Amino acid sequence: MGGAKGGADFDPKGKSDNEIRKFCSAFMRELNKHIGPDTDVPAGDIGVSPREIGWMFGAYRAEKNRWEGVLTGKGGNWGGSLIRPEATGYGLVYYVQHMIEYASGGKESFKGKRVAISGSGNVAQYAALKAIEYGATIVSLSDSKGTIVATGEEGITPELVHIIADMKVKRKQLTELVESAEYKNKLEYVEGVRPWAHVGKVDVALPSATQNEVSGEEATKLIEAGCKFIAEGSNMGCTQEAIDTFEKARKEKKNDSIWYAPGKAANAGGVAVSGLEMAQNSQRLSWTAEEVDEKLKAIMEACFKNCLETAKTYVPAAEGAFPSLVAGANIAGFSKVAAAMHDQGDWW
Ligand SMILES: NC(=O)C1=CN([C@@H]2O[C@H](COP(=O)(O)OP(=O)(O)OC[C@H]3O[C@@H](n4cnc5c(N)ncnc54)[C@H](OP(=O)(O)O)[C@@H]3O)[C@@H](O)[C@H]2O)C=CC1
Ligand SMILES: O=C(O)CCC(=O)C(=O)O
Repeated sequence: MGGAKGGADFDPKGKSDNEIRKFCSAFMRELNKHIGPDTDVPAGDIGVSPREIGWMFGAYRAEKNRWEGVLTGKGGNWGGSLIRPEATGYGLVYYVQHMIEYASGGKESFKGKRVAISGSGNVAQYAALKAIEYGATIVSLSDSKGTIVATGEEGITPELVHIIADMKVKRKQLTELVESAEYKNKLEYVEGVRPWAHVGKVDVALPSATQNEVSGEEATKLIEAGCKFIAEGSNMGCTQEAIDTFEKARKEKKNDSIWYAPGKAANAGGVAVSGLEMAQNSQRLSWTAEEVDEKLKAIMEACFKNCLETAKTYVPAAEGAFPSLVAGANIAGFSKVAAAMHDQGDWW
């Protein structure tokens, strides 16, 4: 929150817990000079789970000798919000649900859809669980070493997602899973690849691992596989070539094409619930999981409608084509910042 984004080139893989803890403390001993609840408020991201947030929060408190909501994704016992761990993945599914409803005139939902997901960390896990709850079949997950593709009709089950979540806390790779007697016949493992060209027929794709994880070639493969919705859980998940491919299809094939949603809108549920965590911290209150989830749903609906209506206003689509959600998101974001700058006298 606050607009800054940063990170570290420290690779936690292969490090002991104590080495990671010491790194987090050292990092915060310097970072604390530059952040604050009304300045920039960092949160977890790739490789940074609630455990690391705890170690950094402890170091911040030791430096400043006061409690303040300076990091989000905090633990529930010391200022965190319920539903923050789930928020990005859940929010992504809520956003796509609106895309599906709009595209089908309210006739369709996630129910019965085949969904390919990349990644197996925080965003991917909760996107998978919410999509399953909504009636979808999850056909893939992946990690930095390769992809698992479900071979049976049932797809990847909630039980399996929970097993993977436990494995990822211990920084294990998906290869270990497919070597197990229980899963080796239920999953195909494809080493060194992302899911997109390996999942067969698919309706929805949710890149949720890392940046540049869908190439132009993979975008074409997804379209050939019948994919109708692609939304980024990851930040900048699609390369520019992939986005160009999706946007070209949207313009040419109209309502029969794939529809692309950029991460800046589709994965905004995470930062939105970080905002709700800050609101609770300021009020010294804790909302229930249901309250936070309802607010998250409302935020994602407003986010979708904002992208849609802004696109309709500024870049009307051809007759029968979906509005461009990427143009809508960019213009809506730009207009808000520009209007605030204007009101505050930054330009005239
Ligand atoms: N967490 C959040 O609230 C938010 C996250 N995001 C974005 O979502 C994406 C995922 O974040 P999150 O789930 O939190 O991160 P995690 O660290 O929990 O999970 C990351 C996943 O991506 C895989 N991965 C990491 N690097 C690569 C790579 N170079 N190639 C292929 N796979 C890779 C990891 O595999 P392995 O296990 O092998 O390391 C892991 O499965 C990121 O782009 C992040 O910026 C966006 C908004 C909010
Ligand atoms: O929760 C936040 O403030 C940021 C979440 C995040 O990593 C992101 O939106 O990219």
